[in-house]
Amino acid sequence: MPGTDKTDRQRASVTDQEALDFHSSGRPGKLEITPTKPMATQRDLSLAYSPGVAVPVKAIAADPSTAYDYTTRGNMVAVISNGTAILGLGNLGALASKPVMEGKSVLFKRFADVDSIDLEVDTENVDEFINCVRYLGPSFGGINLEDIKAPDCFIIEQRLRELMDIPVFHDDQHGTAIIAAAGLINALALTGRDFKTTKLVCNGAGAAAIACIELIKSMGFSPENVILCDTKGVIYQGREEGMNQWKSAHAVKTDRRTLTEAMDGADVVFGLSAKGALSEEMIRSMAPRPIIFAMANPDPEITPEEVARIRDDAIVATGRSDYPNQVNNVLGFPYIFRGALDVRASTINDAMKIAAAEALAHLAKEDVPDDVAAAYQGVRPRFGAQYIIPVPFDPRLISAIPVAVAKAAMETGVARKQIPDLDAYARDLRARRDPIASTLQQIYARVRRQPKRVVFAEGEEEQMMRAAVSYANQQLGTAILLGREETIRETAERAGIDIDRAGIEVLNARISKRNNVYIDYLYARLQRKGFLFRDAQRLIHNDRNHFAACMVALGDADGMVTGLTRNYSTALEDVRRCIDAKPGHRVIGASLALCRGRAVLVADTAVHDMPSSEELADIAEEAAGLARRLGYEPRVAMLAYSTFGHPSGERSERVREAVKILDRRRVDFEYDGEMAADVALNPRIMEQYPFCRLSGPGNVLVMPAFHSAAISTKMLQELGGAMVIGPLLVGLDKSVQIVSMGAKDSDIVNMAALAAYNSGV
Ligand SMILES: NC(=O)C1=CN([C@@H]2O[C@H](COP(=O)(O)OP(=O)(O)OC[C@H]3O[C@@H](n4cnc5c(N)ncnc54)[C@H](OP(=O)(O)O)[C@@H]3O)[C@@H](O)[C@H]2O)C=CC1
Ligand SMILES: CC(=O)C(=O)O
Ligand SMILES: [Mg+2]
Repeated sequence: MPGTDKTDRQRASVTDQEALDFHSSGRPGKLEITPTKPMATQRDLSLAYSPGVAVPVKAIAADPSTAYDYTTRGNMVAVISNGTAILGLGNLGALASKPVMEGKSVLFKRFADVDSIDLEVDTENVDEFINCVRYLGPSFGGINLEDIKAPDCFIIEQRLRELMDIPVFHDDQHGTAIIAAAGLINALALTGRDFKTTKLVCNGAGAAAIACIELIKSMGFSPENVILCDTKGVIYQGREEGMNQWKSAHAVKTDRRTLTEAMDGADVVFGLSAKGALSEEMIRSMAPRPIIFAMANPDPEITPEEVARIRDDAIVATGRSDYPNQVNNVLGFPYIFRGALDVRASTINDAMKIAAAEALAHLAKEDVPDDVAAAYQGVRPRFGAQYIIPVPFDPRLISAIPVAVAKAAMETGVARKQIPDLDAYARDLRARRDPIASTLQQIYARVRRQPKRVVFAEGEEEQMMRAAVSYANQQLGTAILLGREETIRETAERAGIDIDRAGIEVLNARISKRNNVYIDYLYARLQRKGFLFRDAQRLIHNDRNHFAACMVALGDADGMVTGLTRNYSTALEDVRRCIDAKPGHRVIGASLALCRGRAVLVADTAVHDMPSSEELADIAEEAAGLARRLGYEPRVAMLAYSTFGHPSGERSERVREAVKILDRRRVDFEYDGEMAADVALNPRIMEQYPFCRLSGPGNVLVMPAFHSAAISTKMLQELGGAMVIGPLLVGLDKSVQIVSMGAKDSDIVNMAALAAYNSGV
């Protein structure tokens, strides 16, 4: 791929091919539109379309504010670009910007439940662009302008703000400025500096840079202490080359002419320019305890590793998620628009921006509670040089920032709707938290922190190799590909997979030095189960599941993933010959279904065919334990076709008995049943049973039997569009995960990450 050098590839957490596959797999792109109303009957059609639709039409014509009640407008933001400054990649045109704009739209939805659509406008003419956008006003509750080059973006945003009565917000300007200001507030506090006397150099004088320095000046920075640089060097008073009115407004009186000269003795540097623009020499010349925000995307002006080579007293932030301190506008735009939309704000003003920056800065200083620690790999980050700003997956952002923004909007008179009870608003916001984002993110993040050796038992398979590469690339640990080295290399070469990279080991079971140890171990376990020594030898020499499971059993690997070429129960049988249940535990399978903003664990989806009451109680305990490990507080619903005794029947009786067993065991999680699935999942239906002990909808669903578990998860997947991960094996003494036959590489890497996540737990 053009522009990708070796250093990029070594650092990249994803390969170019993975990025292309991610975008092209299934339905191309990252978005689809789903109706919110049924459209199944003649009546639905009459209501949604003609004649029923005429009624809201007339209502809106009579009172335009009712558009917020009858249409998507109140929760809909357009992400609009012409592709003239795509990230730090430059002017690559409107069409090429679409992946970024789709990405921003997805982030709106994932992080703040704001519906969003991307619009790419194919013109570099400022007037044409403005006209195109201004007439789209009725469609949206807000306009997020993105990746439009300076100085055009200043003119476009200013004119659209005047012309439109909804928030128009150029994310690269204000989103970036808000996040950078939040990080700076904290970095200054940590280094004992104040706004007035700190000396800052900003490299880049485009959209993001100008907005950042305007915001920090409005927060107290002295103009004479801020030096702006662009491709021509320092922007000094009197300079003529490459100037415009926005740069001129920040020109300073100085003899310094180059970035190198400007950086000498600086306290802070903001990089909002391009990859590699800051040199080690420049960083070396900065003041003690320098603050370095290298924010260019996807590659920063200087990397944290490069800084660390020459200084150990710096606070470093980048725009990337794979380093500490991600200063990126993703921390802002979803939540700022959430707050603005909820009060139907006519604009996003300075007070709202400063409120967002302060809320963000404040959050990093707060203690990290239990349910939030999960987003930080299970560790509690302490406010300090490595943690000046929350991570994008911090679940507190959704309640903290919109509340601050909405409050500021109301106080400054730009809100067209009042929120009288901000505490209740914060509670509602918390309920919008997207579990998909947090669950998988949390798993990956923790494994990255404590990387593990995972053996990919079917190492000769192409999907396994791809998954192994992805595992290693994402810095989850070492992926061990088990198989004949020659075959692995041939397949890899044919498929264009580069396995000669750090983090990948190839292991040939036939010639491994550990074979005899594994054979003795296996024979000791199986000799009284009808196996001869010869059988143990054959299993270790010829069967990769047995070999891999012994590696895990004897500590040569932390976890194992298999199942691609063998059915689930056979693979499980292979594994169980080598690994027992954890003492006091029962092995079960649980599937994690992520659907429409909700996450539920369904169990047992793998092991017990027709569980007894005792087994159902065990399944509930194992599944509740898994839920906790995944960061949820379990509310276990013991499902049946009946609810609390009606209608009665033998299967329901078993479930009812299981609930009594859990009562006797005095387990430390919420559970109740038996109940039907709609009672468990729908709070309004649950209300009909006021004695029900669940404090909210069930998030762990224990199924009465394997068939109902398997059928319901598959239906969820096929009809409900759920993402189903698993079945995850729970309760084994060592960490093994079995994928379904023919699984995709992305499924395999999720399971490998889960195997790593569960190891040693
Ligand atoms: N972390 C974050 O959240 C965000 C990061 N960014 C990053 O900031 C950068 C700029 O984006 P944006 O402001 O939208 O783009 P613009 O096109 O509006 O501005 C780019 C600016 O960078 C300057 N520049 C480019 N290369 C160099 C260099 N080697 N040395 C000095 N100056 C340079 C240009 O100088 P000149 O004026 O002379 O052409 C111009 O002033 C991008 O890398 C982008 O990814 C942007 C938004 C958010
Ligand atoms: C993050 C972002 O918006 C950018 O780099 O352009
Ligand atoms: Mg951008």
